Amino acid sequence: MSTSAVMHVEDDPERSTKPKQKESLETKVREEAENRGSLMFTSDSSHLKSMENNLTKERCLTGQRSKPKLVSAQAVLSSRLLPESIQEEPVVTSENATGTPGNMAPNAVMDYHEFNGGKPTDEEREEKDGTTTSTEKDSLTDSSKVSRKAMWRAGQRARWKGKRRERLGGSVEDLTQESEAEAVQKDLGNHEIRWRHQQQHWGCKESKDQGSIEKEDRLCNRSRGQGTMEGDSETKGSVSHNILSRVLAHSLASSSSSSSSSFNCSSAESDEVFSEGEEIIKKKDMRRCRSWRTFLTMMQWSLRRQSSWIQLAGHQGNIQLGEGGEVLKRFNEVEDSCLQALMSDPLRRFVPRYYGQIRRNGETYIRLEDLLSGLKQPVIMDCKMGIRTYLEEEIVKARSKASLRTDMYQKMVKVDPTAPTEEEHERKGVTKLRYMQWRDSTSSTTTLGFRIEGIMMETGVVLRDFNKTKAKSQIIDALLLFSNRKVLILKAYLSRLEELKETLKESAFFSSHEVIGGSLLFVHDHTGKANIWMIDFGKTTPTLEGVHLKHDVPWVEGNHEDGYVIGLNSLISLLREAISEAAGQILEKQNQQTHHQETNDKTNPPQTESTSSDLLKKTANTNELV
Ligand SMILES: Nc1ncnc2c1ncn2[C@@H]1O[C@H](COP(=O)(O)OP(=O)(O)OP(=O)(O)O)[C@@H](O)[C@H]1O
Ligand SMILES: O=P(O)(O)O[C@@H]1[C@H](O)[C@H](O)[C@@H](OP(=O)(O)O)[C@H](OP(=O)(O)O)[C@H]1O
Repeated sequence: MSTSAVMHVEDDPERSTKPKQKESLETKVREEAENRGSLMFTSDSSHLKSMENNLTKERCLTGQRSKPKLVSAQAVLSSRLLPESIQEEPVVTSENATGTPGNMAPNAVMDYHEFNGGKPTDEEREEKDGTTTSTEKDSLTDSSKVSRKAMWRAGQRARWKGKRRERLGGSVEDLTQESEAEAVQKDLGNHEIRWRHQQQHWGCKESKDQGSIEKEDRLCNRSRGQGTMEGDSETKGSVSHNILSRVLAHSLASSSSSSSSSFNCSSAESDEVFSEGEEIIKKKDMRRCRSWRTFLTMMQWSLRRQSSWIQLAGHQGNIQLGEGGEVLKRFNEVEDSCLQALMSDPLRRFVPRYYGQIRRNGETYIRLEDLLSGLKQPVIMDCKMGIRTYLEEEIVKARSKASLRTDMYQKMVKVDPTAPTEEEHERKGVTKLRYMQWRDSTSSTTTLGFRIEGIMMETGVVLRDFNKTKAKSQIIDALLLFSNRKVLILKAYLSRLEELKETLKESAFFSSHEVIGGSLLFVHDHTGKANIWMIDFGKTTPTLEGVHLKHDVPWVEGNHEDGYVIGLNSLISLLREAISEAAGQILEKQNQQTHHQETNDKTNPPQTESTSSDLLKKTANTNELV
């Protein structure tokens, strides 16, 4: 690394406040992680409540936005993963069927009582009254348990079938034979896209995990034949397949108990889904599906993907994860044409793949590659690039027709009650331009040419309170926190940014576009995958014919310069600073260890045999730190 390129943060006057800021940021993360930990490991019945709590907590944590623009990963999960069929078909596991109703979804308990004429069962009564000891309970004959279970299940099945018949106006048999096949086909199609792009994504640096996904991909291809991406365009209710829906419901239960549990497709686990009372149905289902274990794996994988997907920044509801694993962003003509142009530009390698448009529920969306695909518990950071975030046209518009925004006034007051002028306080409103300029100047946008919009940590904790993160020292701390001080991750980011800088020089698109409000999305995970992508071209506009922008010079009204490269240079320098700081700490720790070792050696002279193991220990410690 060239030391001349390293920025000296010591020169930064705000650096002196660093320990305090760092402490508060890290404490926030720790506290939130603890809170989440306890919420995420709850039983199924409290799952939804936990989701709500998480959202509320997240709002409390960020607390700066009057109009929350984002949703948490948990919110995405809760809103997307409760299709009708799951709510209607409570999963019956060997556990909840043998008298642990607390583990069942509330509607499942209700159904159970309905079936029994609203009366609690013997087991429940016993448990409630505490009249039966566990030994007595154990002595209940197996046959009575089985028959009760079987009766309950039979009742459940009859009810489900009835409901389906009602809804579809057709026979249950038709539904199970036709829709099931259709749903399986669709579901396989959706997963195929994910796997295909995941491979392009991470190239040859495939982990062990990737290997198993590829295996599933092959399995998937074999059972589906050749799929097209268009195949899933209007896919709805792929969980209508009764096996998949049960599997999905089971997955929900397990994912609520452990968000990070890695799926193990063992028969023992699978058998939990189909307990012995369902043996006949199980055989029938297995015949139809050939290998439902493959589906189970796929659904688990899909759930894990969905639960870790997040829209970190931007307008809430603008972006969602498509059922085929792609990202759907609300259509914007400017962005759409940029993406089309970028697909044949050298910058293509830095931009999510563009799959055209899709209509869904009467709205048009842009289909994009999901940049989080293939990442395990991704860590994400969104940096908005450029020395300004408003277009020159917005200035012109503000001059001619300036409307007041109360929402922006409120956001402003929340961050700094003294920021609005007296007049603005009186009107309780500010113009959009005024707000955007204030946002740019209170953050690092104006001075450094970029700002951090949000960070999601590996734990799922989301930090969006970067409104006043302006000093280099604050940004370095954020980078260290984000990368968990892992030098390898920071170095990977640095080299990707350097590559981007070179590619920008060759890009015809870049020189002929004013890139405003675009972000760099940093993504990595604990398996060592790391990447940076250019996203958000909603305010990226072409220059007038023949006008080429420099991107690294100051902006004056009329020159249309965006300062994108100024931001890139700052990021590169700050990353270098972060690397030195993280590496310095490793060295310091190693020195301390050596010193400690030497002191130990003096008091207890080392034996020759122990040297190699000591060395190994040292290496292990070093690796841990890196
Ligand atoms: N292709 C993608 N893959 C994965 N996540 C994405 C992708 N595109 C966007 N996101 C997520 O959505 C967030 C917002 O994206 P984007 O900036 O495009 O939205 P926006 O609503 O246009 O933002 P803004 O309000 O700043 O204009 C990102 O921070 C990222 O978390
Ligand atoms: O990040 P903040 O502080 O919440 O402020 C928003 C941010 O500046 C967005 O870039 C902007 O959207 P555009 O870039 O699309 O203009 C949005 O304007 P909007 O509310 O008019 O959408 C602002 O509210």
